[in-house]
Amino acid sequence: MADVREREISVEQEHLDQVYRRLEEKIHEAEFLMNDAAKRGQVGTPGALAERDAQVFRAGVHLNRLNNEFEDFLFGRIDLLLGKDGKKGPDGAYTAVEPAEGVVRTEESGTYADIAETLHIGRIGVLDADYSPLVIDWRAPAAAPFYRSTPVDPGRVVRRRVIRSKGRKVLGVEDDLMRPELTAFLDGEALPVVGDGALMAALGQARSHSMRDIVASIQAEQDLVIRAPAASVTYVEGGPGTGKTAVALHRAAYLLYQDRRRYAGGILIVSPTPLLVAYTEGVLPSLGEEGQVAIRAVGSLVDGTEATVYDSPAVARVKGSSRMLKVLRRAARGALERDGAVPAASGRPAANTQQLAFGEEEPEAEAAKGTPTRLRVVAFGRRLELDAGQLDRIRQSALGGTAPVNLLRPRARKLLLDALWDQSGSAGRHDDPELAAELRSSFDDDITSEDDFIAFLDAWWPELTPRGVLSAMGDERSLNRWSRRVLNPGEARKVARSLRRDALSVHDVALLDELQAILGTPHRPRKKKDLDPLDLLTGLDELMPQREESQRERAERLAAERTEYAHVIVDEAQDLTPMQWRMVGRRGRHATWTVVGDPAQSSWSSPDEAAAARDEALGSRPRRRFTLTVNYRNPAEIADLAAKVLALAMPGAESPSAVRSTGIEPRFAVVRGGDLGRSVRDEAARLLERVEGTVGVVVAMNRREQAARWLAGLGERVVALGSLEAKGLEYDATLVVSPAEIADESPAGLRVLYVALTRATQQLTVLSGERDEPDGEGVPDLLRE
Ligand SMILES: Nc1ncnc2c1ncn2[C@@H]1O[C@H](COP(=O)(O)OP(=O)(O)OP(=O)(O)O)[C@@H](O)[C@H]1O
Repeated sequence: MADVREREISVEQEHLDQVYRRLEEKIHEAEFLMNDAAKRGQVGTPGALAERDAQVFRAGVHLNRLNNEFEDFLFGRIDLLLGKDGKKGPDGAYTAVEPAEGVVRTEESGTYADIAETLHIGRIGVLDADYSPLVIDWRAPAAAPFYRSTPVDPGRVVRRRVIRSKGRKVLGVEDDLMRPELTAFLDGEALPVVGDGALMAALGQARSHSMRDIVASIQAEQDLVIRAPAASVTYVEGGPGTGKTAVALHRAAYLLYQDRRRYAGGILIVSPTPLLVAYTEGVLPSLGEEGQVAIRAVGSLVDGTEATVYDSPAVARVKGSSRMLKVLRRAARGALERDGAVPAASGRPAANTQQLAFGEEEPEAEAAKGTPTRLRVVAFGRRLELDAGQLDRIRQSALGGTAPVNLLRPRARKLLLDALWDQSGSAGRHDDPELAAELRSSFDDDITSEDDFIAFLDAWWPELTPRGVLSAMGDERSLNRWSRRVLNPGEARKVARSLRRDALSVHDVALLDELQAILGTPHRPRKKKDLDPLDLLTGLDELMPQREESQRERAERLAAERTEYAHVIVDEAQDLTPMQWRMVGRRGRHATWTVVGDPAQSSWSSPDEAAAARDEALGSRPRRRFTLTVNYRNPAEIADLAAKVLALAMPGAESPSAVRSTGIEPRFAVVRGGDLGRSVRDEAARLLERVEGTVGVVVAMNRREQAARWLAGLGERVVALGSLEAKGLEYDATLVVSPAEIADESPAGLRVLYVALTRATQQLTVLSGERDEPDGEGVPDLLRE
């Protein structure tokens, strides 16, 4: 057996050597073409030159990747029977999925067939000089049978092989037979079989703080999702550990491969926390994709914000609810009238507050108040004045309708001028319409060039910013007014208090985004670029042609300016609040979508409301539904324990079936000597000794900082996490501290506990305090039969 393994490794080594030789050849070829063309000064069309350039570039990138980044550039192989038709696809492989009739010979001694085609699967495709495929890109149609074929439905595949390699060296091979009853011959010899499958080996490996791709072991039900056509909405549900996040990331890579031009519009992946972003961000580059995909935490979707603060569950519930929409709309209009707080944009805040009296001798008291209540100007030598009542009527009339508040300023300005014009009595002075228009225009000029008028307008109709309005909502009296009959006074008080904090919370970000839509961005004429004084002197600027933006600069600029995407992938979709769905929805108005989630893990207290908001964001687009059913993360011992909480959190919901078992039961520990910190530290240290990789310590949100201190000095393999931060992550071992505390944190507490209990790939310890009412074995009340 060892001999067979060694021999098969050397067979694959030969193939890998050939692939590298071919790539080096391609680089030389392309370089030679370039140099040669340049030497002869005859480069053909600029397009041809660019094409050669691109060839060298692509080949260089490939080789570089192969040498430096990929542990396993070449990872798979399938040996296939002859196909039904003899057609070849663009990658040089036969396209038929089913075998031709008569290829399997049945004799008395058994069934026999010959292998007609062997394909190697890798992260990128490589063709030989004669266009035969040396490596097929994993996303190409010809590679699909590598993932789809099963012993129940083998198609043409006889043997499926996973190859493990590092750099240029093949380290191992593992085979699965799809037609175990068949004796197949390759080049006249019986097909050898090595090992017992690669999936288990991958699942048992120690975890680090970054997620690995699963390209070598994607399972059939996952592959269906990854390759689903990108029409409308692909909707995926599955329990913990079923590979939803992994599938979402591989799908992004697949979509780009399949239609790069279409997805040049960008793919957005929305993730629940910055921790999960950091955990998953290396997967796409390992699949050969960078740049086109943005992975953003839901608290960082608005440019320039990175919210990591969490509101208390009661506040989060209000801020996430669609009731906030009405409150924000009122606040955006109400914030124009200020009681002293100045939510103006850049504007001139100091001038605004000091120059509130627009006219000469306004009393000081008036100046300190906020919104000016009187406008005095001099036009055509006459003193004109609008009082509080008139100003208010003008404001109300300008605000009519639902147009963005910041875009209404020109309208308000026009209404002010109309009112002053009426008062001036100049309207009837000319019968001739042309002269009348001229007079009016010089009247307007007269007023609008006055510093007093400009300052008045800035103070009376300031340009509002989302941040400004949000901080104005921190004033309890104002918020009470704006939220009347929408929030109860208790809710308004809590929300106002949370908004007086300096840092933005994750839920505030969706409010900011909504406010941006409500307020609008006023059109500003583009600033002329500052000219170099030397250019002005010599007039050079006029003569020099403007430098064209390069292709790359343009791509970078567009990416930075991008507010909408061609495809939006929402991970942990069950957690998006209605307000967050609105925010994400704005980024994919014309997009196709992939939405993955698990209702049983929802930390949002009103799932029905969130579902309604999701439906609104996704509109009437048809949905294609998929369910993932196998838990690849947790061993059965841990999955069984978590299932007890699932039964409480969502009676009747089904747990995914665990694919492996370790024989190690979860450990139940109790706090010793009333010292929680010490017990947490001891149990974490114990787990660190038992696993090679990472240990996650999950505590209730309000113990986050405390827990980090308890673990100080234990090294980088262990991290402390608040219950909500554990979402989507995984560790070799986890320590769940006080299930009762986590469950009591919010109305969704039991579902959050279910998340916490399903993070470990190998070992789980549950530590109980008094509140958990542990029995004699240390099993907390919540986890007993
Ligand atoms: N086909 C596969 N081959 C190897 N590993 C896999 C496969 N599918 C999933 N896994 C592994 O299982 C673990 C769970 O995957 P993932 O995090 O994508 O699950 P999830 O459904 O998003 O879980 P949760 O809902 O709990 O966040 C990961 O370590 C992933 O690499």
